[in-house]
Amino acid sequence: MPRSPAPDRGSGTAPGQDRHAHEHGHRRRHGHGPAASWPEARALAARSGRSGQSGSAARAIGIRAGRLPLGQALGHVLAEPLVALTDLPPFDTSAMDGWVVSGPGPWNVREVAGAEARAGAGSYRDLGILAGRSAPATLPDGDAVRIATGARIPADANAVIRSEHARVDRATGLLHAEHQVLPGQDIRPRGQECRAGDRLMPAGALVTPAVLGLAAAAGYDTLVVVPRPRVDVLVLGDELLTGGLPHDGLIRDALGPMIGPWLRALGAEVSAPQRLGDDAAALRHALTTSDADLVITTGGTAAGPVDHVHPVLAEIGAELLVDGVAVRPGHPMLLARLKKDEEPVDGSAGSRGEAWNGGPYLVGLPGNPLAAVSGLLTLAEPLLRGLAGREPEVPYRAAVRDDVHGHPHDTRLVPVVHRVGSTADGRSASGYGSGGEGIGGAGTGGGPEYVVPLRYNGPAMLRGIAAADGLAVVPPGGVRSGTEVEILDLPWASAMPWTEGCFT
Ligand SMILES: Nc1nc2c(c(=O)[nH]1)N[C@H]1C(S)=C(S)[C@@H](COP(=O)(O)OP(=O)(O)OC[C@H]3O[C@@H](n4cnc5c(N)ncnc54)[C@H](O)[C@@H]3O)O[C@H]1N2
Ligand code: MOO
Repeated sequence: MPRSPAPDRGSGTAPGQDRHAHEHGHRRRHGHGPAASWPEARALAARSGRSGQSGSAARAIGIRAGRLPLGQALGHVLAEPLVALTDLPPFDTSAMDGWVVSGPGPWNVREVAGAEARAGAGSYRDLGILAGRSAPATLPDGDAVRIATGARIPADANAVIRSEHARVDRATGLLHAEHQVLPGQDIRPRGQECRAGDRLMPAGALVTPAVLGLAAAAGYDTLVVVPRPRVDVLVLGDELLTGGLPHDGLIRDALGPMIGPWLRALGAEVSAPQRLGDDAAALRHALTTSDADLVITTGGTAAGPVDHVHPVLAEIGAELLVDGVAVRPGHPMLLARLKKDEEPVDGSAGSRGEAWNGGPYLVGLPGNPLAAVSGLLTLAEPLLRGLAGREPEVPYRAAVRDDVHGHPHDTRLVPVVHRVGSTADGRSASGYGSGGEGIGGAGTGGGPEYVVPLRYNGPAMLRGIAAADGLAVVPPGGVRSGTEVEILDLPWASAMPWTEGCFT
């Protein structure tokens, strides 16, 4: 699949541009400075994360990073390369249950002293060399011994014959192979996978379940990891209910239940959402007392009478790094750096207990739920990736099945679902009608992957994104069917196994 670091900017204008977009104005939101372009905003968030990470890593090494037992390291990022502490396999090992033989056959069957088991009716059967047990030091030419998968191969042996490929002649007691025996067959030689000292994973790699398994196999009890960034979530809005049905102008808080798990899926350690209503003093208190690496607010980013985010940030002297982004939905999103704690008079470390060259970052997500998702992926995701010590995501592109309307000046993020079809534009793939409903059966065939734009993609809607597996980055002006656009993946796959319990 073609990959490009930059979103598509030159793909022409699709029919039926979003006329409503003009009503919002562009580049400049009322009351605040010029909006950053979407690529600029993401790049700035990523840079901020990486620069914050040097502080974070420094803190980590002094305070939190250190070593974690394997059982606690899932979802962290390796602070050091994973270097094999042993050869793998650590010794020549049998890949099959069968016979280990030396020299050409037929072979004399030898028994392993003490390795017999009762086989019923008072008779005993030789178990041969078992995994985890010692093996005879040598196997003389012309001899064969039973061996189990994973057992050590005696020196001088030259092959393993699977039990189903050999038979013992009862009359002579000799072992005969039923197929040609090749030297080394079904023996995993020591060091086949790695030698002690080989680099198995780079620093910056995410500790997945597979990495935990590899680390254990390679001799690790603990891993040196970058701590997960800690995030506080502040949910603003007096109109929000935490249970039951909407009533009397009140609505359910859709962001409190969504943002924490989403951030955890991105590798963060997230505190329970604090619901602050539309209370400027409560917001100020929460921002000035947070000891997280990142504070996320939802709502209150616009210029309404109870939109307190900008005024409070100004009051507490925060530095606005991004104030509005030319993206739909989500254009009022912002990124700021809060002021650091005052240095204690005695010159000792601050409340975080270490040298700290700035306060937490703040990402202000707009209150409209899909606009909040847009802010999460535009600003919080690259920032967190940097803070966690992870490599920047490699962007990828896919063709859109349908024309996608564009905003005249701003990037659009549109929920999509991936499909594989039998033609480049996917129109002949089964299971889809036109119109982008796209929640039906899967396309079949071995054709190229494409994405189907989903409906219900308005700023206040979650119905499209709930059915999506990605967000298409639609450049200003829109794109025609078949155009390749950048796709932002949704982290569901990695989110699934790492639910709250595993992360806390
Ligand atoms: N005069 C202008 N008004 C607005 C503009 C603008 O440019 N000029 N931008 C609009 C856009 S676009 C967005 S997005 C919103 C952003 O508003 P806020 O971040 O201040 O968010 P609120 O006003 O608090 O809420 C907006 C909307 O979302 C609902 N909401 C808020 N929080 C939640 C939640 N946790 N769960 C579910 N729904 C939530 C809230 O009830 C409002 O309906 O501003 C526009 N206005
Ligand atoms: O259009 Mo507003 O930017 O997010 O919903």
